[in-house]
Amino acid sequence: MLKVGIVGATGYTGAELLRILSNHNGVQVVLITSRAEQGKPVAELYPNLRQHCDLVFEAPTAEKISLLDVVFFATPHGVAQSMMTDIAKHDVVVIDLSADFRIRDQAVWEQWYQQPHGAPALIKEAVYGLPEFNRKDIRTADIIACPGCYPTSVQLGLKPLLEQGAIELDNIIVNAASGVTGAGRSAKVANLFTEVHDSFKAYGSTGHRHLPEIKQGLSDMAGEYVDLTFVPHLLPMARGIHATIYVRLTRQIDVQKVYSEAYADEPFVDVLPAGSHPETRSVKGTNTCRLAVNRAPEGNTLVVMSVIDNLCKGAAGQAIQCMNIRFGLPENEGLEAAALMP
Ligand SMILES: NC(=O)C1=CN([C@@H]2O[C@H](COP(=O)(O)OP(=O)(O)OC[C@H]3O[C@@H](n4cnc5c(N)ncnc54)[C@H](OP(=O)(O)O)[C@@H]3O)[C@@H](O)[C@H]2O)C=CC1
Ligand SMILES: CC(=O)N[C@@H](CCC(=O)OP(=O)(O)O)C(=O)O
Repeated sequence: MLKVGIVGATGYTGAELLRILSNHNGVQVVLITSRAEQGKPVAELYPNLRQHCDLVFEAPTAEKISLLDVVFFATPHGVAQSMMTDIAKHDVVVIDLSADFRIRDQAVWEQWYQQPHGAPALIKEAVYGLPEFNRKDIRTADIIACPGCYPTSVQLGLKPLLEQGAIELDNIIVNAASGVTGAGRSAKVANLFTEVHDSFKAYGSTGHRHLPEIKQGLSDMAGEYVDLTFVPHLLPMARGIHATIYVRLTRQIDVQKVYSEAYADEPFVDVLPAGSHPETRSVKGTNTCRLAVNRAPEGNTLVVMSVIDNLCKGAAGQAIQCMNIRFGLPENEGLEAAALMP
């Protein structure tokens, strides 16, 4: 049994890690942290975890983390960096859900996150945790940088086309909409029920911090620089991301065949038949990315639709998939449940 800890277990992705790990046969969660809720049992904050987890929140210290086999950082950016130098001395695999080690270029990270990087020497040690692209490198990584939620939906949506070299690389438009849990659990007026309910809006159209991460990932897939327009939106629901991606074909290909073959062996990517429209509720609480690709009438524009649960395939589920790969466990351990519908 792997000894696992979660730093930031009162947050939405931390609680999702706990929910999934409570049904995982290869691990024992022994440490959950929160600075604000020290001493409180989990179920006081998350009654869904009653009878599944009887741990209490503890203060996060490098000393406690050093005794683990695996630590998940489900913390705001900057936190994992600040503790990493101490932790890296020990034999602990770090799986970071934050943006701290996702971007390889330190200057780009500092420009978008507006602070100096706290552990620059470790950036090159980190492996980007998108199994469908990087599975082999994840097997030996000691620092796994899990992708952001929007980047997961967009990269999985475009990977087959980029690997085929079949689209214009400077003519990609992404409209993506997220549920409100994407913004985390800390209180903000903009995320109150009365502010988001019964409304729909774009944000970050002049530059969102997931843009450089998406560009880096798509460029890795294409083998050359990829540009895109990325506009996130806020949807008045708790979980889910729906990315609608518009691309222009440069040559004629059998798109459905390309997608079906590219993901034939992927346990967590489901390609729907041509003409379908995936729904966010069909992946709620699951680690699945559900995709459909349709051709717009009379032209060379393709519309790719990609849905994920931002807390699961977009965060905690993908982090656990990476842990399973890293430790040679069945990749789907703990991650097999179907979505709750209706
Ligand atoms: N929400 C989502 O859909 C996704 C989130 N992410 C990323 O995952 C990370 C966690 O997100 P989310 O769960 O939404 O965040 P939340 O705001 O919901 O939770 C943050 C957690 O981190 C803890 N924390 C905050 N500051 C510190 C600190 N300095 N030291 C130790 N612990 C700290 C908090 O507890 P306390 O303050 O009590 O210690 C809390 O448990 C973020 O980096 C986020 O960007 C990635 C993909 C999707
Ligand atoms: C709805 C909402 O606010 N979503 C968040 C998603 C970003 C996120 O989760 O941050 P990282 O993945 O980079 O850590 C946002 O747009 O800031």
